[in-house]
Amino acid sequence: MAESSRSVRHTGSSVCWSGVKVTAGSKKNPKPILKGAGGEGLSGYVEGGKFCAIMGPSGAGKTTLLNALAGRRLPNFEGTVLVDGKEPDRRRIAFVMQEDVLCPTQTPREALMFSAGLRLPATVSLAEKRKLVEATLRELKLERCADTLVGDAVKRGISGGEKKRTSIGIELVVRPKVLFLDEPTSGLDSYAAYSVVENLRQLSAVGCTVLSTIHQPSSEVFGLFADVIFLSLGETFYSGAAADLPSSLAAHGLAPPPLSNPADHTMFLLQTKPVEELQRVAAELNKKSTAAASAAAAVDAHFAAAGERRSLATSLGAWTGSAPRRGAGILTEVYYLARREKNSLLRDRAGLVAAIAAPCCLNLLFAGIFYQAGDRERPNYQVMTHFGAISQIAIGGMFGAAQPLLLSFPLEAALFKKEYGVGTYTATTYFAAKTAVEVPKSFLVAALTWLVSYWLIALEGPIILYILALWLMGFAIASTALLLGCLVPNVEVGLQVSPAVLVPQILFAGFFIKSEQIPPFLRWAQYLCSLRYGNNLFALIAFGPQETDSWDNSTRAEAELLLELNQIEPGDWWVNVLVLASIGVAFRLVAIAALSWRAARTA
Ligand SMILES: Nc1ncnc2c1ncn2[C@@H]1O[C@H](COP(=O)(O)OP(=O)(O)OP(=O)(O)O)[C@@H](O)[C@H]1O
Repeated sequence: MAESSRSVRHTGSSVCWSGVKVTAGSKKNPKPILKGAGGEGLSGYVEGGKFCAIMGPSGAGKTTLLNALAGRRLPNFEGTVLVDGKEPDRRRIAFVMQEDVLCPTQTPREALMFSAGLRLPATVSLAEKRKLVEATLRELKLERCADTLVGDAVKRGISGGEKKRTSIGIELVVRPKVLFLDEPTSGLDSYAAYSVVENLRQLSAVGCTVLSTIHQPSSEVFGLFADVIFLSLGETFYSGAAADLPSSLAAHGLAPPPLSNPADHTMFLLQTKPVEELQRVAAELNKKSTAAASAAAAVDAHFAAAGERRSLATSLGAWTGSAPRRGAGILTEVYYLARREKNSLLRDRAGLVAAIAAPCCLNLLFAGIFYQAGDRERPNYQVMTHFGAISQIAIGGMFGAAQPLLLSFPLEAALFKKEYGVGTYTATTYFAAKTAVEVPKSFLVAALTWLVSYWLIALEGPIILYILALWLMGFAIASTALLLGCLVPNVEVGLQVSPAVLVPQILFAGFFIKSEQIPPFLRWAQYLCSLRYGNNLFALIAFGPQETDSWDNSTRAEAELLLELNQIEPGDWWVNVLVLASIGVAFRLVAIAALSWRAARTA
């Protein structure tokens, strides 16, 4: 059988859990979130290929249980979770978060192909990956919007239901054995919610076990669940077949009124009946439930087979800590990421126009203010004004290179965290792809900067040298901005701290104070300031010794004095190049380490 068709019709895995307890708060003041009856933890069992909904009032612990079963990071976890009677393998488990974290400039087809291309093993051919993507688009009824951009709050794209189905498709395309979803219907209208849940039911029918938290399902939606688990205050109230819920409640005098929605009725009971009564009924219901018994049997069998005498309070750390293995090689990761980065750049028309228009307009303004400032034949020519013109362009170039990148990572942080967390790529390949797109873009910006200003200011010296110097300085500044972007928690903090990083660059560049006048305990900071070295290079191109020096003696003397005052050694142009290249590479490497560390802590 072909790999793709074999993968489409796969067998779901059973999921069982026993003694699951989650506690938040401090050791002194613990706050039990999942505790189970009598503090023994939660137990349950979902048969392979079943669709199980987890319900309960707000704060009952639904998301916490889902996270515990899916092996996601939790404050303090105890218990055992087995998939097919074995320790879970993260590669065969998928998790769809409540919020749709998608790339706004990708289409659903591209988003699914990105996931398949990077997460499926290299042994699955490209043609088979494409087949899987098309099959998943069909399964989720996404064909009609497959080539429409996802969009965001600014630029509208596909609908909320389509976004949710795209999020599901991204996970489903890697053909997991178990699919966990947190509130997949939240924010959707009743029909969109029904169609998402109907898709999930169909998935379970072809063999993918589905466990999902659900808020307020309509009667139609409730009818699609095979099993339901109702939680109340961190304990299981009911766990069993959805169809048996009304009769089970009726056996305890809590029958739903005729034609009412059993889910609404149960939720009402859980929020209105006294806790003691609910606990008594739950104890009776759970006695009859086969789920806990099946879970205990499966867990016993697992430990017996492994020849281990472990208690049920086994930490999940062994598998929550292990990162899922990546499917693709480094080059494939860089290729997919760079292609997405390039598309994001080109498809965000407003951003692209701003990226080109802003440096053109700004530098035209500078060139207007410093019009012909470099023309030594002018009667009012002054070396300081000439120097001021090129320094101003350096300062503008610094802000232009830093600002977009300073915001880029905090804006993409959620997408990075989600994709990194499931092993789609590494921080290194993410940065390599960003660099591959940023470097030609910043060359274009550097070229435009000088093309609009060089002749208006009447500069001398090869324009290509000015462009290359600005490009190199932009690379170093961009690395500083990327590092800062990786360290700040969000865009607001990034904007707040950016002056603290950019303004000192102006001070250390020597415009207002010479470096020897700066107290020694702060002087080292100049070596981290790219603006200083970029501006040194501009000054050397403008005022350094020329092969055919047509300068008159007094202007030449003034230029030499300016270089001396700014401690720019004419023969040391290579030092400036080296420092800029080193800042560019070193800061980017530190940014990769910072990003990997942060992502590993929160994945
Ligand atoms: N890390 C945490 N630290 C402290 N309390 C937490 C933590 N995580 C969850 N809680 C608390 O545990 C309880 C259960 O949270 P959980 O998110 O699982 O509830 P839920 O049933 O999914 O609720 P909702 O339907 O409102 O999303 C809540 O009272 C919540 O405030």
